[in-house]
Amino acid sequence: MSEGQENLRTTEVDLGGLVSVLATHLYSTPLVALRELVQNAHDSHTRRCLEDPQGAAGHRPRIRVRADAAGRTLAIEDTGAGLTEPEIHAYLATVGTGYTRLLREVTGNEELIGAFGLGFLSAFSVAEEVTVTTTSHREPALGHRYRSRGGEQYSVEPVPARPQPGTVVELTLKPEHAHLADEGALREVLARYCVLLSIPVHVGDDEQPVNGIPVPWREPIALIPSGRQYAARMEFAAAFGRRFEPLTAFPFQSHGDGGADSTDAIGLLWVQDGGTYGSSDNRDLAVYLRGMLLADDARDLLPSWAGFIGGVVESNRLTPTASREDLQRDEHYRALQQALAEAIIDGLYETARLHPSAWRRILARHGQDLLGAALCDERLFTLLADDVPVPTSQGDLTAGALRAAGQGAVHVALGSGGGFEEMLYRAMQVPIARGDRYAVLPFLRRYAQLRDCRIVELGSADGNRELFRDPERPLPAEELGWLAAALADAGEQLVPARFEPPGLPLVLVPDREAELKARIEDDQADARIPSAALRLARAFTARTDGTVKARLYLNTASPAVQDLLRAYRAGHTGSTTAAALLRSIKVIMAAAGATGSSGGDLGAALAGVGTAVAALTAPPLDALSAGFDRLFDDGPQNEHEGPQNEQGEGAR
Ligand SMILES: Nc1ncnc2c1ncn2[C@@H]1O[C@H](COP(=O)(O)OP(=O)(O)OP(=O)(O)O)[C@@H](O)[C@H]1O
Repeated sequence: MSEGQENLRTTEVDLGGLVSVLATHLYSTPLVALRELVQNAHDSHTRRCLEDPQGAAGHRPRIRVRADAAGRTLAIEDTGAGLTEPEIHAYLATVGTGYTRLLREVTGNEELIGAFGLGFLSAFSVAEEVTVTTTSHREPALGHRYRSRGGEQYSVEPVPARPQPGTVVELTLKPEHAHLADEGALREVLARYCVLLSIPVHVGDDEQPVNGIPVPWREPIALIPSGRQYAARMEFAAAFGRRFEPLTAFPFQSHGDGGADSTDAIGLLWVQDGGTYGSSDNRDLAVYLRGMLLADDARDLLPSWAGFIGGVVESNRLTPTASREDLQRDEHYRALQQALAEAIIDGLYETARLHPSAWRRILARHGQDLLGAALCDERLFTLLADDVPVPTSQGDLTAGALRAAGQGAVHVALGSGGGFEEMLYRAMQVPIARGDRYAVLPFLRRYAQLRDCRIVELGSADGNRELFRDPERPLPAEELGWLAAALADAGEQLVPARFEPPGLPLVLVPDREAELKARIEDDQADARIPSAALRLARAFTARTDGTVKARLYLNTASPAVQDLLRAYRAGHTGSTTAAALLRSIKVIMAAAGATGSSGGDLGAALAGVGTAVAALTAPPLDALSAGFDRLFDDGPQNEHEGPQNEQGEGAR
């Protein structure tokens, strides 16, 4: 005996406390009790097949769940192995020990579900009293009734044998769980819990079991005609999904390390139509272990970009928590995550190739999400680059169509639309992609890079250069300085340029990169943008310093601007008034919404028009005043005639 062992004491167990904690706190929902009892019934059938194959062959296995709302009772009845009296004491009434695990260890049978010897306790979380009436296949002439309130103490008494071996577990529900005694609700819950169980589960007197739909991956593939395989998958997805219609469904199988002969996980994945969605993350994955629902919402197993995917997976490699409502995050979990992402991409490829009409519906329904998904995975990008619709000023177009209509360049507006630059392109019939929409800009940048095509980003300095050509002759720095001081407000950069129409003397174009930067950088709460795409967007906006809020393009081809410069060079006193008038026009146009908002004050600008008109119309009328009437005359037909001819027009 080693030193100190004589001091060893046995840990005391407060059985009452333990039972109460396990029964009340182990599970997150009272429905789990139902699952545990159905699972026990199922295991009991498997046990019977193993121990009494002949007897089992002589009857149809069946589990029936009945509810009596008036009596507040629920009963789960099976035609399985039943229990002898010693088994009731040793297994049913011993916390932490069950026969099922022993049986699995001895026989290696993987259909047996029970493992912990705890599940039965969950009955006490919903029931005031539990009775178990059972007849073992080993002693078909005997019957026993176990009865307990609370699980801490129980009694067993002899009763007449059941007509055939099996067990019925009856629960007298606590008042707060009375709603469980509703057969309609039971059908719905059990359809999900039991969909993969091989033994039919019936509710009430129903002839049809709740788990009657064929499970596509369980059917021997050779027996399903190839034309039916896709239909069988779609039927399963439609029955399981409930909330939506599946657009396509594809099989899932992961071989793990064992190579093609072993299967770690198997199931079905599908694309949901999403017509009734309130959010874009509708990942919906149910995970089953040995046929029993383990995790109803295992969305974290799906990639974050796959908000439109639903599925069912069964795996014997995952390890459940003791409550069997969640999975241990171990290496099998991570391997499954990886395998699922690959399977979704494979499935989308398969859909594009084999089911073109489904593929078109997926693109139309999930275009925005797919744009973002394409950015998260190279293979997805390759699949989607030419097919996925991009929102544009002319409706949804593929990047290829956008490029063709833009004479080899894709045009994208960085702002929220309606800006001056966009207006001009619309006049030229060039579609503009909506760069403010989720993932559009990074997607088109990637597209342009990989497909070697030009991208014109309207609102950026580079993009604007396409619209606003350089002036014929650069303006002297001194004149530029005067113009900037006279026309530009804070945050605006004056840019001399030539653009259409010449009747427009100047236009203010907000810097969309600065706008985008502001939006992306404080858009923490936008849960719609998957983090990978947001990181990309932020990496881009970090390059923009954001100090230039807008560019003020001054049209050197405009007669009004030419007259202004001529007057300034001649030292004409009217040039300051004329410049003030142009500045007012700029602010008013910006406020009217065509060009976004200016840093200028609208009230002061409106007053400025009056001041300028008063100054220009005050006698003597000089040559310049006539020139300014043209400011309001837009249109290329307004030929520039030179100051010497303008005296007469000024009197108009
Ligand atoms: N309907 C039933 N028919 C026959 N035996 C049953 C039935 N329900 C329970 N048992 C017996 O009681 C034991 C304990 O059941 P319990 O649900 O507590 O644990 P388990 O099913 O073995 O494991 P787990 O906690 O993982 O569910 C089972 O192993 C089984 O031997």
